[in-house]
Amino acid sequence: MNTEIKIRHLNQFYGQKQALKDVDLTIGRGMFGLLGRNGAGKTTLMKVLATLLPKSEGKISICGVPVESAARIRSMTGYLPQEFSMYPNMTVYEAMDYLGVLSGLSREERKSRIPGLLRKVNLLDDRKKKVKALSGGMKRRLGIAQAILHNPKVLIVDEPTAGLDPEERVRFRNLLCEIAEERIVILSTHIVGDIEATCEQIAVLNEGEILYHGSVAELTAMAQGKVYSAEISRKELSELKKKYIVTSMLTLGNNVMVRFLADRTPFESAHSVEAGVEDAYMYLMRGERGEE
Ligand SMILES: Nc1ncnc2c1ncn2[C@@H]1O[C@H](COP(=O)(O)OP(=O)(O)OP(=O)(O)O)[C@@H](O)[C@H]1O
Repeated sequence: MNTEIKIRHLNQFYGQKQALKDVDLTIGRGMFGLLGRNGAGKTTLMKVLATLLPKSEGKISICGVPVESAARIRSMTGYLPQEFSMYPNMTVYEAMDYLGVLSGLSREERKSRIPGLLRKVNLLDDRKKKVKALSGGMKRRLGIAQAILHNPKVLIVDEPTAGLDPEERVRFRNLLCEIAEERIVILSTHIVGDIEATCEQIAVLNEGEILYHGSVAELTAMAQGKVYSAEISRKELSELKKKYIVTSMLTLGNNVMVRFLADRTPFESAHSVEAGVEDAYMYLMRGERGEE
């Protein structure tokens, strides 16, 4: 069976503004991370895939179906938007049931699917709670349940962990991983940590262009030998920041332990350290900004 999204030469415009530039991507089964700053074009790409925005130029097919066949694509895709809200005065179960009616599921199908889905997203015990009484994390999980109610082959999730506490973030990521075992899950985020733990394949979008497409490991390898660590005084920090990109720092009394990017050994007390995904992402973006 063809479980693949193919995007070829996609250009997307909002009037004069070009939000996506010649995007080429092939996305297979499993978790796919779409990473980029705010405004990079992630939401635009997801909306085009979910048929919420008509494609301007290029070719897209999802599991062999052209994106122009909107009804067929919608029956195969689930979408959880960045700002998700639904029926605040209904209970969790009622909201799911109502959405099931809207998706054309029969009473029997709804009865057999909804309890299992609520269990999957850990909301079965909360099924009688009003939607408006749920926490942010619970609402996101309900959002996932509604997005996979019609058992889509593709799940598209936009910025899922914004505003979630660390425990909910991990729980949410694990849930997506589970769902990705049998589907394509596309996860868009500007938080590197969200994709690091979960996504095998990623793409980095910058100003509408694909800057990188490949595995997390390959991205990390690009920054090996370019990451240094040093303990410096707070005074020295501002000078260092002028010359190098600091990827993280830790305050140690009057001193600071900094991690930063440099093409060669910058000064004697700095030592080379193993690159992480965050460093590699900053390294990639640095190239784009044309900085030293
Ligand atoms: N309706 C619109 N009209 C005009 N320009 C738009 C519209 N929607 C988005 N844009 C512009 O298109 C570009 C890409 O926006 P998009 O929302 O896809 O980015 P994003 O990566 O999802 O960012 P964010 O994480 O902030 O949502 C931005 O420059 C944005 O200002």
